[in-house]
Amino acid sequence: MYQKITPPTTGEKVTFKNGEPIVPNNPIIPFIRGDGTGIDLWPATEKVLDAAIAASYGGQRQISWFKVYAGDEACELYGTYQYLPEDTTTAIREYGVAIKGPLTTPIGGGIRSLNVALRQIHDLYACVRPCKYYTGTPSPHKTPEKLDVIIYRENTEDIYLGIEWRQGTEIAEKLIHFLNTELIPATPEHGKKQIRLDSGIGIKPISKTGSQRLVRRAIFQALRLPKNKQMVTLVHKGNIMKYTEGAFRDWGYELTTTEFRNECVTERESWILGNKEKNPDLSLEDNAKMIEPGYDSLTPEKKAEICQEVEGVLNAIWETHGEGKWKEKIMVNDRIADSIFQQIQTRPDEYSILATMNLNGDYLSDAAAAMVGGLGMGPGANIGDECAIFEATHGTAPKHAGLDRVNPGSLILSGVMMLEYMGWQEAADLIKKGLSGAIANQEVTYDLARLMEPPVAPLKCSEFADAIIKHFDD
Ligand SMILES: NC(=O)C1=CN([C@@H]2O[C@H](COP(=O)(O)OP(=O)(O)OC[C@H]3O[C@@H](n4cnc5c(N)ncnc54)[C@H](OP(=O)(O)O)[C@@H]3O)[C@@H](O)[C@H]2O)C=CC1
Ligand SMILES: O=C(O)CCC(=O)C(=O)O
Ligand SMILES: [Mg+2]
Repeated sequence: MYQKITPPTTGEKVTFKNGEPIVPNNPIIPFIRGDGTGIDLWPATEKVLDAAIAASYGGQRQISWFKVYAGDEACELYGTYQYLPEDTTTAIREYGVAIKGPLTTPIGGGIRSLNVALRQIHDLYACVRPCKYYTGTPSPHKTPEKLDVIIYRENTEDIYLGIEWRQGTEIAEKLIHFLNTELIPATPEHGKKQIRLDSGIGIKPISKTGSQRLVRRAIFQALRLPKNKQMVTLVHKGNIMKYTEGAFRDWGYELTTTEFRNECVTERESWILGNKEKNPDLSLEDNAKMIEPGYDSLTPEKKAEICQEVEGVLNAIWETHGEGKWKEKIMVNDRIADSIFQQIQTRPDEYSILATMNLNGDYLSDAAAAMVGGLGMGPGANIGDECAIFEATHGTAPKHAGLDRVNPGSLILSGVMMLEYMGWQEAADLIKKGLSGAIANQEVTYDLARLMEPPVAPLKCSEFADAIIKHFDD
């Protein structure tokens, strides 16, 4: 079955039922070491995960690690340009749950991202990146403890589908000509717009299917959170990209008000209900004026539309959501992407789950991680219905590679997410305890050490792993 790898002789496969993993006590878990700092991060992570599992289950549970290859290491074993061998994708498909270090992607040419390829090949449509503060972690932000968000990023489409054409190629020129002469003139709203002939072209597909399955997962996650965190914010740039990013928002709301009608309320619905609760005699039009700034200067048609919206909401959900019942539901709202970058800094505690498209989520997850201590503390998971791959938010950080200095917290916490996904909560909790203990004791790697006041001497990557294990016993 495999060309150059051999699965461990002991252990069993993780299987899936209705999108949930069924995990044996001795699962075989494929891992990719990763390029760059992967060489430092992986051994530290494996050591901490194994120690926590041993301490929590006394031999009743253990992972049989299965080394598989991608990136530079794969080329060394499989030959030139064999960045993602079939052995690797077969093993991940076969064993269901995997973990990986970062992989390099060249800029402006060369191979397409292996990280993105793995997500697309295995249809891992939800990239889940929690950004949560661990007490004592130094942060550039004044109140980092107020940020506790989980980014749910669509992981398979958007510009990451990689359908683009380089400037000057025959197809790019043909496409521009076709757009300029046929499609743009045939679309009145585009007027006399033209694409410059020396442009590169990229395609940004955002589907209803991809958007709704991501938002569905985000809402299911919200249902598992404490009441005060049951919020989902749809992040988009729909004012500018109306039919891709704007559609993402609309499809999110459509799902909210159909599949999750009983569990959710939208922010706009909550205003309509709240206005009527404060003033039961409020007319439909006065309610419409209160939810729509600038109502008075709208066209009669638009005014009628908003009045209809108010009436529709009251007719549809006053019984089930009115008289304050909506306050017990999951709040679904939306924010424009640029605004959410400032909102998480100025009003961090007002957000919980941020559901995003691929590119926005990529940007936002690095920014949010920075607020709670940096990329060294940013874990992540790529989740599908029959497979999951856990990996940190950051990349290969090449300038630090092989120096045993980067923070393995990000990959270790990705391992914690994996343990939680597997239902091994005791081991996950033990690692979080050890990590918190090490940070509180100022035993940290360079990235956190330099932010501490006064700065402390940094531990090596491997020493930080040992410190986490030591603090299991706190
Ligand atoms: N999923 C993946 O595998 C990803 C891969 N990549 C790829 O990684 C490569 C390098 O990308 P680059 O733009 O440098 O971004 P990186 O995320 O690799 O690194 C940027 C900076 O973040 C900080 N950092 C990253 N990881 C850690 C860590 N574990 N501990 C402490 N600090 C850390 C370092 O900052 P400082 O030096 O200031 O301390 C580092 O220089 C590219 O090829 C990119 O495509 C990028 C993102 C994700
Ligand atoms: O694949 C890459 O090189 C970058 C991916 C990335 O930045 C991410 O997934 O956050
Ligand atoms: Mg990124």
